[in-house]
Amino acid sequence: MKLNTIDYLAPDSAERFVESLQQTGFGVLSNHPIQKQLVEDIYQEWYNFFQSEQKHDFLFTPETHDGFFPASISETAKGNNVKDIKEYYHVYPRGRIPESLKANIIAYYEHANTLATELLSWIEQYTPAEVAAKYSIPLPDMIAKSQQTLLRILHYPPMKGDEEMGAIRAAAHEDINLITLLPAANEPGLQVLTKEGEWIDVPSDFGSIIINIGDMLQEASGGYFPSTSHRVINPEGTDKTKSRISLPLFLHPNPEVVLSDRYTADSYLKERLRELGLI
Ligand SMILES: O=C(O)CCC(=O)C(=O)O
Ligand SMILES: [Fe+2]
Repeated sequence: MKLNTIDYLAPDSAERFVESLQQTGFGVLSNHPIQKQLVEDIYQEWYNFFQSEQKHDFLFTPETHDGFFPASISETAKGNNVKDIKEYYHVYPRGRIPESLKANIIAYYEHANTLATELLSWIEQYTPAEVAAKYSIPLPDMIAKSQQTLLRILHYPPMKGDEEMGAIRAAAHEDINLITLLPAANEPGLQVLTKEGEWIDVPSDFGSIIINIGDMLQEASGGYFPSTSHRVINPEGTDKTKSRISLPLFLHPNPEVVLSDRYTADSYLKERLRELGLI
């Protein structure tokens, strides 16, 4: 299996994109409307932020989950016992954002939300009728004006050689939310697990955008769209000295949205956060 990049502007892009999501849990788009320059500026200015001491003034709070998460408390993927090699910052529009970084990151948050809404309408349009009948409301409406959508700026530091045995930049996991939008990072490393049980590279040409299905859409579609395992592997050779920055936007439905007979978005999220020991 191979992941093909789909041209957003091609006449059949919506259909091919949804087919890729259904087959692999992932879809990669080129020629999409998000400006490369904005993403590049964000990578540069947040790299500088992670290099500065200022980040410690924005330490996350367990109540609101916005702010800076240092490597020492960084995530351990579900079912793993070694921490990932990463630090990150959680942006919610209502949350704390360093003043000088606000304009670009909020502009990105808004543009990426707009694109996500369009892509959810593509997904809705190409969902078979018997599956779409399970959606409690149209998919784009699930995220409309949602305060739950989270933008994470990740910094994977250069490898120092003293990392914990078995630790990688991001251990295999699935995303909890509806869908995730992720501009190709400034360095490779993202891999997805195929149905055949093989790890393959996600195309990482700078300027393309990667979309993946999260557990909530898998739940809402009765398993039609798979929430696929993915991971970020450690760099080798000269790339070891390089930082990697990435920018996933986790689209979360409004809390009261019904996902299935078993869950609302809120009850689903709480169950998962409890499993991870985060609440
Ligand atoms: O850094 C990446 O490319 C992916 C990050 C990721 O999968 C996550 O934070 O959930
Ligand atoms: Fe992920």
